[in-house]
Amino acid sequence: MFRQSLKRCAHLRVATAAPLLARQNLSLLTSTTRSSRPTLQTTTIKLSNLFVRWHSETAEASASEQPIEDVAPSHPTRFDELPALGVHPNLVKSITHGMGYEALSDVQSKTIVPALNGTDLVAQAKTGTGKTLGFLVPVLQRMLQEDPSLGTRNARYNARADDIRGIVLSPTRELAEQIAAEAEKLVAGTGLVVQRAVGGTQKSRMLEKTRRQGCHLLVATPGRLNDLLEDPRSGIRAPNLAAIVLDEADRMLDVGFRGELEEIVNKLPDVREKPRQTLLFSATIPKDVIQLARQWVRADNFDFIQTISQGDTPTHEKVQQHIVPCRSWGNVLPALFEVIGKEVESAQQPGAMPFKAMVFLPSVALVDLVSETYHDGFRSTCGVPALMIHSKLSQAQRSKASDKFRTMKSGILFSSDVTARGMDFPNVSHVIQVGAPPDREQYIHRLGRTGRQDKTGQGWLILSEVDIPICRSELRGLPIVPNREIESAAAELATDPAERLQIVNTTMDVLKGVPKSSLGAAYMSLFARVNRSNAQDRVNELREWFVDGMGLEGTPRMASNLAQKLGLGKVTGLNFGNDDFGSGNRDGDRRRSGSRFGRDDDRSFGGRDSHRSRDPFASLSSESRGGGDRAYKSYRGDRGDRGDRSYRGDRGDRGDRGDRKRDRYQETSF
Ligand SMILES: Nc1ncnc2c1ncn2[C@@H]1O[C@H](COP(=O)(O)OP(=O)(O)OP(=O)(O)O)[C@@H](O)[C@H]1O
Repeated sequence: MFRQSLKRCAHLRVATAAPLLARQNLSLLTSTTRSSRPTLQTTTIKLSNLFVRWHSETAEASASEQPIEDVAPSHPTRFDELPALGVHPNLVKSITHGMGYEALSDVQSKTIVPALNGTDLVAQAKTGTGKTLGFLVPVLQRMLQEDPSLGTRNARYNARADDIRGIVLSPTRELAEQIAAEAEKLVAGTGLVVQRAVGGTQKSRMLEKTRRQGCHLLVATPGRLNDLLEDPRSGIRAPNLAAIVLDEADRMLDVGFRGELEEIVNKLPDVREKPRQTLLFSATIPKDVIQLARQWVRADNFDFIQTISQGDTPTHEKVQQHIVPCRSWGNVLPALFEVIGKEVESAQQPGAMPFKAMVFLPSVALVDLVSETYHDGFRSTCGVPALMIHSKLSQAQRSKASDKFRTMKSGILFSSDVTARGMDFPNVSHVIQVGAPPDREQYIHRLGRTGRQDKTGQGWLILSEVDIPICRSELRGLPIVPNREIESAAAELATDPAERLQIVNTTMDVLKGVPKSSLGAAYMSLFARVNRSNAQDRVNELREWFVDGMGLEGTPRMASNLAQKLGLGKVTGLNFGNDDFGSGNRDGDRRRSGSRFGRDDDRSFGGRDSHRSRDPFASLSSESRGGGDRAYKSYRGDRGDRGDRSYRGDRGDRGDRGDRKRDRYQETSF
């Protein structure tokens, strides 16, 4: 009884004194709770630093404030507990009334308090578990804390384009749009203004809107942000920048974005003059990325929040994972259409989820080809509408496809990796991956488009035998179960069409009818991930697909210098010569350059000077889950909004496979 009333008193006291109290005491609360009540899943790295913080800040906190710990939990479980932590009621109202959420997810519960306190975070949590709110809430709240006048809507009239206080960076345009939409819902009752800066949209229109409305939080893709910051006439400035978030942090720190990030950082205020918080969030944080993260966070003020417990897989148990091994590449597309047909049928059973599938393909060319084949050969019998999305479409086409798929009850989205990360399409029942995924992380992110929040889902991986060894190694330990019920996966192609499976015939007939340039581009793109050990097998199986499967005279001609470039110099059976399919270089040149660790520049997020001799990252890498060391860093699919692509990346980057053997993942079951 006494304890209850003490709680009530403290509650009132904290609510009225917030946000000041919250700022002063959050370190105390987090530190105290962590040291006295360690949780199984949260990893706190810098115990010594916590100890220091605990001592200095507890000294300032009076003894009478101790009961606050009882009411302002370091791991809140309900959003209505957030005001006690100093979170503005208008922000909380948007969540509880506007979005209708009551309980915090695990990652939100564990990240919001330290992030509110200004601590830099590296946070890993499974896909679809609410990481977006996990970083948006503290970033927005800290803006309100710094300038309480922004708490009411009227403050919007004073917002300026040169007053950006927070930046969220995302690897793809669609994800940036999605994050901005979520942020707009959150700030609905406040004076905070959110703007988006994404490639493929009219820069002038964005600038006009931002000058008119102002901006506190900018959600951007790196290319467009860089462009805006380097344009002296844009008026986009961030002298008060207090936070930067890298969503899909492992992807953002990948070589493809690193140069651009460095350029951005160089145009932002010097952290020595204007300190800022950095939040890195992702469902996958491979060990090599942890090494990169050290340049981004303040070594003396960061936490690694790990919500995936040791021994757990980074995928969801509620998502069944099947693999369909196909005898050859020519069997892969018929197997895909057979899986779709069967699953559409199962979805018609009473109580089943409507069939809503995302089909990920290894290249833009294959997205085009498969989408066309589905429409010409299977759409009418399946009865399920389909859309496609990839980076070679205009932004208007991409947005249209994405918006439409979002609202579809049942449908298929044939996609490149532009939608692999972060996209929150509701009620996706199936994720079907065709061909070897670029790496373990991308497999996990693609799979994570289904089974979000409390939903269930199914994952299918359809592979040619040639790709099995690489996948077996990369997907080690994931609960993927072989499925041998797909007849077309095993069908011989060199059989009289009268004897072949109907689904194989239909696929081959339609493929034969598509423009030769599409076939040629798809053919070239399938050399993206070959290596010395499987190049010959790939050439052979593609030849079988073209000749035995489609009845064509041969495979597309390939210029010998391209074959050399692709490492195919020693294989036999290639058709050398000038491109006779008009395939061009559809997927472009994706070779990437740049140092793995970027520039050693003091301006980049604290720089090296801030690193203490005690290395808090050393223990961090042992806490990352599901990544392992990435053996295959070169990627040539359509992974995001990058410019150059090639059929092959840098083969030198294939890494140390010895390390991979040492990780804890058991053997895969396929
Ligand atoms: N506390 C909550 N209660 C209920 N739903 C929530 C909550 N937090 C977030 N959501 C919803 O859950 C869905 C997934 O959230 P979100 O997209 O942030 O996940 P994520 O962890 O970032 O996923 P990914 O790793 O794929 O990027 C969204 O529809 C979001 O609005």
